[in-house]
Amino acid sequence: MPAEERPVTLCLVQKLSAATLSRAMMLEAIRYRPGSLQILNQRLLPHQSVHEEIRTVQDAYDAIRSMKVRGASAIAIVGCLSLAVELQAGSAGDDLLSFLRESLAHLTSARPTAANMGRAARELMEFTERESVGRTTEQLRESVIGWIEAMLERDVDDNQKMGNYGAQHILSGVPRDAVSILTHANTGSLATAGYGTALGVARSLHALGRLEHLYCTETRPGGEGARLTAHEAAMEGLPVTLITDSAAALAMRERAFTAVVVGADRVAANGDTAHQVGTYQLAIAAKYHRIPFYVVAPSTSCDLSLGSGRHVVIEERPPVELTSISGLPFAAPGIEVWNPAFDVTPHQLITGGIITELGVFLPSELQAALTGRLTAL
Ligand SMILES: CSC[C@H]1O[C@H](OP(=O)(O)O)[C@H](O)[C@@H]1O
Repeated sequence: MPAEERPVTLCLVQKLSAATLSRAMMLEAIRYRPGSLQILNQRLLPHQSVHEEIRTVQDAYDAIRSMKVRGASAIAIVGCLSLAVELQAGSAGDDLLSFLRESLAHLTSARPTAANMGRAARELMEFTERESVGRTTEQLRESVIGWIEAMLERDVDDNQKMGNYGAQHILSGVPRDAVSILTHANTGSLATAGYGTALGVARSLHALGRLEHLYCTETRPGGEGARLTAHEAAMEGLPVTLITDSAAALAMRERAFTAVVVGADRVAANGDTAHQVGTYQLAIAAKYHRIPFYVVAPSTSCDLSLGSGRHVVIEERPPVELTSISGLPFAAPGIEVWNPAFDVTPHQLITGGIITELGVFLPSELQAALTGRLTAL
């Protein structure tokens, strides 16, 4: 049943078992308690699990820039938590507004494509300016830390809602069967505060006993699929198969996918979506094979100030990330390289819908949904 004929319904959000949720939290990208922040160095996964201390804003910037921590949601959360750690250590000084403004600008500059860090920076500054009226520096410091810490819980809550909305929407098209889905890049617990976005939909399908199979692309050049998604899924016992990026169109023809489900780094007002490079060609192949294509995006990844994806800044990563694998030279020495980390999928190719924490919407409904003018049925 094509997406445009399927009712966009508010699905029953079913509480996942504690066991399922605790398994999903097994790979914690972020370990935080007041005064202490550690990140899982994702450049070393899956063969080494090493947590590293983040004591300053600069530590966070360096970890984000080098992709030790990555994922639109995780970048914003780690960036903001590094502010909390500095505030708790008393190293921020008494001019909190200046400290926050300069630190947030620096953190936002680490990687330009994902929306979450820039959005969190704007919202945190607006909050702080409001809160600064009539409060002592100590009171303001505590308010700011509370706002930042709330990001962790909100992200996991949003991800669980999206997982369930997405699972129910996909199942609404195949009421009796289990489903097979294809995903790209890493959108799991390693890219968020926990549970994940697109991978969260796979988790919810699995928790409902309705995930026949998950296929993940290797996602060159960084291998986020092969190194991270395959690792997360295998650790939790999801039925998962790794394929090369190049085999994706063939797999769509041979493996009868129910849906292609991917994450998002920045979603424009018309639904155009920036995501890991390779997503655009998956959407083209899905359209050809008439497989519903879903984007999973919390409102924190949406940027309504952009009318379309035409103006999304696409980050280009260092050539060495393409010409070497695990530090070993792979390509012809000295070869010219173009290494965009993201591409933009036009909203016309997002045929299944955009799965948000508010429900599942067609791209044309997104702006109304995010501004409260439309609620899922
Ligand atoms: C909720 S993660 C969204 C998105 O972020 C990742 O990008 P990167 O690994 O380069 O930080 C990837 O595109 C995920 O799908």
